[in-house]
Amino acid sequence: MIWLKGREMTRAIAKTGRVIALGAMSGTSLDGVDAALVETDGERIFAFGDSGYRPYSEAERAVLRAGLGHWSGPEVEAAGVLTDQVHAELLSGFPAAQIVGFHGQTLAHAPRRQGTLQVGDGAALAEALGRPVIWDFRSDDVALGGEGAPLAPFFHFACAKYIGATRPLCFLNLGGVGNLTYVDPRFERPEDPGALLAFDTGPANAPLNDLLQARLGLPFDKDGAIARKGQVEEGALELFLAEGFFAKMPPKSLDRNDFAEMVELVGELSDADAAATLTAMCAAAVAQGMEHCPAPPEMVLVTGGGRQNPVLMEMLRVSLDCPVKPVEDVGLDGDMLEAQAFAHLAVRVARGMPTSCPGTTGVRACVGGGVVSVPGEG
Ligand SMILES: Nc1ncnc2c1ncn2[C@@H]1O[C@H](COP(=O)(O)OP(=O)(O)OP(=O)(O)O)[C@@H](O)[C@H]1O
Ligand SMILES: CC(=O)N[C@H]1[C@@H]2OC[C@@H](O2)[C@@H](O)[C@@H]1O[C@H](C)C(=O)O
Repeated sequence: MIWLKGREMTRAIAKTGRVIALGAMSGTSLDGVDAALVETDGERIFAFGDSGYRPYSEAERAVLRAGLGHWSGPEVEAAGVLTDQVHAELLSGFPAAQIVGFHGQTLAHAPRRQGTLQVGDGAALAEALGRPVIWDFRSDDVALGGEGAPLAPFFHFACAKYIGATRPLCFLNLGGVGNLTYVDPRFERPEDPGALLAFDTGPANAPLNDLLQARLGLPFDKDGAIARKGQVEEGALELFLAEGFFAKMPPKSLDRNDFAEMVELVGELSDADAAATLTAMCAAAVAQGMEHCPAPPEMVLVTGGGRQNPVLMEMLRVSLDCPVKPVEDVGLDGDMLEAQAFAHLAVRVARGMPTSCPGTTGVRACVGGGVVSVPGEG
């Protein structure tokens, strides 16, 4: 659904050139909401601005967890109400924002079956903030035969230009799920065939977080301290890699809980061995994914919480043939890259530019997905 009047008005804002856009992301790790300002025209990044983070409390996380895997019903409604409240609270602290990109919280993702569901009401948020809000970024892509994910790649392309890259490189996001973007910055536009190849690599932190939560009541393996004491169980790793997803050619995407049974593969192991093995699975999935790159990248720039896990980073360095660096090494912010992505994508939607293409989601044609809601039009 497109609110034409809202879209026209928003396009008028975007046409003025540089826009101060605010992006917000509530990721699959369910740790909290990130928000960040980006000055962009949807093509180039001119500057990065302030950012903020609002962690979920244990009780709030439980509400979101209860909604995972559901498409409708009271759990979904409760998760939606919470998503709206927390975003309104965090985003109201950014009065400089001219336009808002609101990802919402993914509860379920099955693009070839039911579709994709991100809860959060952008129309209500537009009213609350008094700003145009772009939201529901993934549905149009899915409707056109795409995976609906990953969507950050069009922003990764702009980042590659921003850092002055001249040769192909990869961005690797290690959140709850992992996703990889191969960028060839020699192309002019992200939608140029060959400029981008992107896909989800496999589970990243989600299974490890889930295991530690269930066994030890810990939200995650801080600095890889538990995995560091353990041994990787090679048999379990082999079984994991035999899963058909890894050999499948891109495009491909995952739901957060698609690999939930991984935890069973390590069920008999000690806490340390189980953590080491789940960490190794994440790294091995990335190494498999790298095989799909059309050419060896100059480096892999790692973003998302997984870059803060030194055990995981060491495993990646051992298994990949190129330098593996946190995005901070090139002056980007790995805690905020996804929130920034949705700021940038919001401006692209407002300007009628594509946000995905066959190389990033497998969509039949380039599409600029997103609903535009403008205050006062609801
Ligand atoms: N110091 C650290 N040591 C180990 N792991 C960490 C550390 N900091 C963050 N993480 C991991 O990163 C996760 C958060 O990552 P991030 O915020 O990128 O996820 P997300 O954005 O919710 O997920 P997605 O990108 O899948 O939507 C944490 O849940 C934890 O597993
Ligand atoms: C359906 C969905 O929300 N997918 C997320 C998830 O988290 C990481 C990976 O799986 C990626 O495909 C995507 O998020 C990022 C921001 C993206 O769309 O690029």
